[in-house]
Amino acid sequence: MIYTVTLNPSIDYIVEVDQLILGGLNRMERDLKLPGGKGINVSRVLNQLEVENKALGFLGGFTGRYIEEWLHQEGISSDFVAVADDTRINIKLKAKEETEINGTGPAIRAAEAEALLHKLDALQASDIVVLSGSVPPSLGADFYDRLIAVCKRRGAEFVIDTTGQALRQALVSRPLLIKPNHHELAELFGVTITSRDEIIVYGRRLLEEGAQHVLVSMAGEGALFISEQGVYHAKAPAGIVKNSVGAGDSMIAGFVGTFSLTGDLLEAFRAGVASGSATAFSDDLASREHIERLRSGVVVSKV
Ligand SMILES: Nc1ncnc2c1ncn2[C@@H]1O[C@H](COP(=O)(O)OP(=O)(O)O)[C@@H](O)[C@H]1O
Ligand SMILES: O=P(O)(O)OC[C@H]1O[C@](O)(COP(=O)(O)O)[C@@H](O)[C@@H]1O
Repeated sequence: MIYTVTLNPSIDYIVEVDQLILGGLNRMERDLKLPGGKGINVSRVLNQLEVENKALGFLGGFTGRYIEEWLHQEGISSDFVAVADDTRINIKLKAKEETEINGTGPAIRAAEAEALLHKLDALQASDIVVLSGSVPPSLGADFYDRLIAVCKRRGAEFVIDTTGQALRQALVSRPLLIKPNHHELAELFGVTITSRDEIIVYGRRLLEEGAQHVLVSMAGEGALFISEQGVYHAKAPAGIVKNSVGAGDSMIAGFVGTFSLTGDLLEAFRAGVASGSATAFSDDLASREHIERLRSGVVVSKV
């Protein structure tokens, strides 16, 4: 079974304006409220791929109810801890350029945090736990360490998709997969990356620090898969980008879902790229049909 953990879910409020006038009145051309937060996105795409999974995390207030209701209607199994404060709303502003404004997240009380840790006590060695996204500040910077400790104690594999020190610290615990995009990779090492060779150098360092597999996504340029077995590249399929929010999460869902079903790393890589691109070419997250349509066209080549 795959569990996704979203410590900081969101309603993604996607707003389109023709031309943004800063300091003036803007009228929306179109708007859309989607359930968001990285683990929730992973669960929604796993559900499209018909891979059994359960979404965990914290949800609160009217925004939390909106997300819970949406997941219920999509038939996604979930077991969120109810928190007193409201789940955040993240703004995704689409004008000529895409601008994102993400909230810091609700206050999580100590008892609520303990309740989530407690839910993971039921993990089994065959499970994979996907830990995704930012940590609400009130939880403390070491909360992922505490979740990882439970995964290790139960013998379950974990995937972690977060940034900075929280990601760095997790590497010694041997995550099954990490998926920084190329900007996040550069940020991790405090460098500027200008070539594919440099991505490979820094990706390999993450293997040395403990990651079992490293996927570096590069938006429209596709992705690199770096592991002990070698380095592979896949070009992104061609298409018209509609909304790339959630492309990275979809890539993780495609990879982990396919790996859990087949144990084949390169098939998983191919499905990851197809899922990320299918989401980038959609208003909402990718559908199963769209992923399937793109999957056969993704060519994986050894670097
Ligand atoms: N503009 C795009 N065109 C085609 N595919 C894309 C595009 N943006 C994202 N993707 C697909 O989604 C994957 C993840 O996207 P990326 O933007 O790198 O991740 P993140 O959302 O984590 O920043 C890419 O590797 C690619 O397969
Ligand atoms: O927890 P964070 O880092 O603030 O990210 C949350 C945001 O990331 C998303 O999950 C999208 O992530 P990706 O585009 O990286 O896949 C949004 O749904 C959400 O608003």
